[in-house]
Amino acid sequence: MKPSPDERREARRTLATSAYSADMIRSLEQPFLDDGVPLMRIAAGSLASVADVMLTQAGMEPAEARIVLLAGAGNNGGDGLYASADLAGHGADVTVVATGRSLHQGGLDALLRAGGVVTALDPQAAIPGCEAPTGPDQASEELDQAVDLCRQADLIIDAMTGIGLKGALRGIPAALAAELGMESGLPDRPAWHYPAGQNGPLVLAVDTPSGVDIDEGTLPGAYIPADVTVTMGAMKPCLMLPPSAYVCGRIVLVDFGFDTSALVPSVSCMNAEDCAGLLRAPRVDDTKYSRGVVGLVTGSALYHGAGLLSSRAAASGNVGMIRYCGPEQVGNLILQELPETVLGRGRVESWVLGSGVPTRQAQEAAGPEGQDGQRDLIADILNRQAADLDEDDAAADPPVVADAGALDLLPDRLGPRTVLTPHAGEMAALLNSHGENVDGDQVMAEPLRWAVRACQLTGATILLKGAITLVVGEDGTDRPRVMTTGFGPAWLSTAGSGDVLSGTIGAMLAQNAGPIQDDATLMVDLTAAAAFLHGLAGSLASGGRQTGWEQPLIFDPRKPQDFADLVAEDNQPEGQGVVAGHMGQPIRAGQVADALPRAIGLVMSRAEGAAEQIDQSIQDGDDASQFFENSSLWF
Ligand SMILES: NC(=O)C1=CN([C@@H]2O[C@H](COP(=O)(O)OP(=O)(O)OC[C@H]3O[C@@H](n4cnc5c(N)ncnc54)[C@H](O)[C@@H]3O)[C@@H](O)[C@H]2O)[C@@H](O)CC1
Ligand SMILES: [K+]
Repeated sequence: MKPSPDERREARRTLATSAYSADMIRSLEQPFLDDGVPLMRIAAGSLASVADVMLTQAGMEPAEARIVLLAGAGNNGGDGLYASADLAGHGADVTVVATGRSLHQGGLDALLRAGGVVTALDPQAAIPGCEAPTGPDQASEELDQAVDLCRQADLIIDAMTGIGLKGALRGIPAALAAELGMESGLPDRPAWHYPAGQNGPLVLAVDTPSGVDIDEGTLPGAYIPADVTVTMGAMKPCLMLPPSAYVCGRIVLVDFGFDTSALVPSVSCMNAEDCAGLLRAPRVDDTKYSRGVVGLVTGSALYHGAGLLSSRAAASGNVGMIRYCGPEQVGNLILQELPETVLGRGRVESWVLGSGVPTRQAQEAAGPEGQDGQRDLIADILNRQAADLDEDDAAADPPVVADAGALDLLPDRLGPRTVLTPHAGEMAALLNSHGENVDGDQVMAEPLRWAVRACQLTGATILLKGAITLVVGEDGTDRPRVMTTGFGPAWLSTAGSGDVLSGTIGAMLAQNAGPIQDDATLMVDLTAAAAFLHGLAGSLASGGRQTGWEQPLIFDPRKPQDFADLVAEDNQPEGQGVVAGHMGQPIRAGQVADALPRAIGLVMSRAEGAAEQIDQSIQDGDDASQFFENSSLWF
């Protein structure tokens, strides 16, 4: 039976927001290969179509383009060879640089038939019809020539390694990547997508950029950042996780029709529809109490503003009420801006702790001025969480968000109903207090590894902030649940943004108090949903389309023309190429909190099928319009 439009939309959403490990990808491919489905040819056709679109959008004539294919010895090279054969068949000038000792035979035959030429860089290469360098001197000369050739090309197709990469690139692929791409670290360029190929050849990565670690999402050595990555069949973790996802450019997913229903993804990405399902709709019999109450122990005698910002976000986050606990002068400040606030303790459905509260060290350094009781209250609430666990009654007390100054007050053991929201430096301190030896830079370089480790060591749900934010926690299985959200502009890295985030998470938890009591695995989704809303609010406030991560465009190999149309639509306002976007304007944290109700309203009304309303507000020139007009937020 043909799937309904809703089923198709759902399948595409799963495809775009779920990443599977290299092993799982192979298990998904296998039944197709067993049935003789020519996946490689389909992959290659899709690659050639995307290459065509990239060149055309950059103002070039594909039939006259100079294309260099960097081809490894594996099937990733095979994909590239067949694609290049297609492009050469249409007139492009194609040179293949073989980076291994052999090439995929079928791909090579096709390429040669289409008039492509092959250069081998490895003296031990045995490639029919192609001479290998005779010694190290000639090999190094050939390597230099290949680098020059690449630099002068219109398009580089990077097919050195895909899911078969083991460890960091070595040998010739490493040398090429170091010359043409990066030896380590991230490229020094703005977060917003710039027009592809502006400062050199366009780069199209086959399946994954060569050199990124597929399952961990790290950059273990040299790699080539891509303008566009065309990935086959399903998303891989490296295309969603920081830092590797930052170097994939625009992602295009070729839909082979894999059946992923039996697999739990390694990484999932929070998205508008799932977020909508986690927001509690107000009911006719609601009271301010039934909609959830957030308690905040944030702000301090030393830092007043964080108390206000976290309160502002919590009060704007779809709850019935907030209670603020803290120094009188901060309470007064909050009341001036948020007269709805109730001061002092009482029944709450979630706690937000520690934003704007000094660490022990900072408080000691401040002397008597820093003494305000906030840390004692936080320690008390956190210790109750630990006691609940000891008494086997984990849900006895409300869930907690522990930020900043709460992070050095954690008891030894916490449960998933406590969310920790460290930045990289705080994460390193947290890990070190549990016996690891790591600094903030190492956390940034291997965020998944360290977030998983922090989750194992503390038992808590971990949110690690970044342009792509990572959430790791309990999944009820032997593997952790890993979610990302890269939705939101890099403008969000501004003072107070974290305070707004902690308040937003608190609101998300309070409105879901009941479901959380029954199911702690919801904590990851709710935390990621709050981060998603925080990003969306940032986008609305900044009026731009720039995001840390964008959902892949889906390429249906049976309908290549649809893709060309999709891309044309995707880029209409700027017309600057597949990865064009526009940057919006700088924002302050308070503006993010103030945009939160609008973000929530948009997400909720869309879920109820009120698409027309949003479209109308776009046409009416509402300031959300630019953002939604061409966003791939919805499916
Ligand atoms: N099996 C199939 O028919 C399909 C395969 N596909 C493609 O095949 C790829 C996987 O192919 P393979 O399993 O052959 O693996 P790859 O082609 O991804 O990688 C294997 C090659 O990489 C080299 N290599 C591995 N680690 C290296 C390192 N550290 N430094 C330098 N070189 C290194 C190996 O020597 C070998 O030449 C996918 O990424 C995808 O592009 C897709 O086309 C889907 C269909
Ligand atoms: K590749």
